[in-house]
Amino acid sequence: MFSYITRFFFKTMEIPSKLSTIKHISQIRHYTLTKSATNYKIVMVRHGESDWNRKNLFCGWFDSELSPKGAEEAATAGKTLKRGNYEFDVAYTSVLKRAQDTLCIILNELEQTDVPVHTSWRLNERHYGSLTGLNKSETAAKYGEEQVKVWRRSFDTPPPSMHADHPYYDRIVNDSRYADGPCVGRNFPMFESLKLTIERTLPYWDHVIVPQMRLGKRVVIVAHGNSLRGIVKYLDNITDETIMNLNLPTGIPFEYTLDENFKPLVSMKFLGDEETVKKAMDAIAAQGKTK
Ligand SMILES: O=C(O)[C@H](O)COP(=O)(O)O
Repeated sequence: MFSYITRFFFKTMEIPSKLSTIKHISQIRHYTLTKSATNYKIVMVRHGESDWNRKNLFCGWFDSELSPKGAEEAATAGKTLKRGNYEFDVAYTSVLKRAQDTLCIILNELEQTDVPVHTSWRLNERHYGSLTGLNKSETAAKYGEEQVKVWRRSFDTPPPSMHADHPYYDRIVNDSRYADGPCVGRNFPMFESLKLTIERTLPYWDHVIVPQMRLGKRVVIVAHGNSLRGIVKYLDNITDETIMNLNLPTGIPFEYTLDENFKPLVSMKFLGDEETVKKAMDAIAAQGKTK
């Protein structure tokens, strides 16, 4: 187990910087006691590999199934959490099958299938606009790897918009799961940058997930590469430039420990060995290469 953020972003953690200003031992004891009383832990997981991940297609709001490998990754995630004696009171996921199925497999492995599950489109993958359904390597060959990196990883440059003549437009827009929102013509996305993804994910974090943690509920979120990158960027205050280099692996849980203000005490601690996580991250980054 290791903290990705600490290791790779060399983030200054809160406790050491605060401790350096504490002069008396009594102050340290008070600090430690109040801190330990108000820590919150949360586990997040990107869904296992989907069929469209396997085919290296831009997926976004298209509802791809888990691949057999993705189902195995989810089972491994569940077993890892079981070995670590994790228990959850509530789970959050997107409306997309690949995330819901990953969560279901994890809860089965944990023998915690009675955990209440809440779903929201606000945790969906970012909407990949007109790139949806295109092969990432072929797109890199056509437009260049740099352009594809900008579309995949830049903070505020969105992919081109999806229009009504796009092969997946009807299927996505008329999906009954969106009957209660978002609304076409108002807040139903036709493309999303990471910035736009954060704008719809963060209200759910702030107004739904954080209040449950405040009540002492042990929370697991199973979502997507970019909805989770948005939450991580916010929690760790990662710059728009640095976030470009964060590629979340499929199916490997990571944990945050947060203080009473929901600021990280321990960031992004992956429940997996460092080498495996690094290889999986590099493989995600490489999806945008011409090969
Ligand atoms: O929507 C997709 O294609 C993937 O789930 C995430 O893709 P990315 O790693 O290219 O952002």
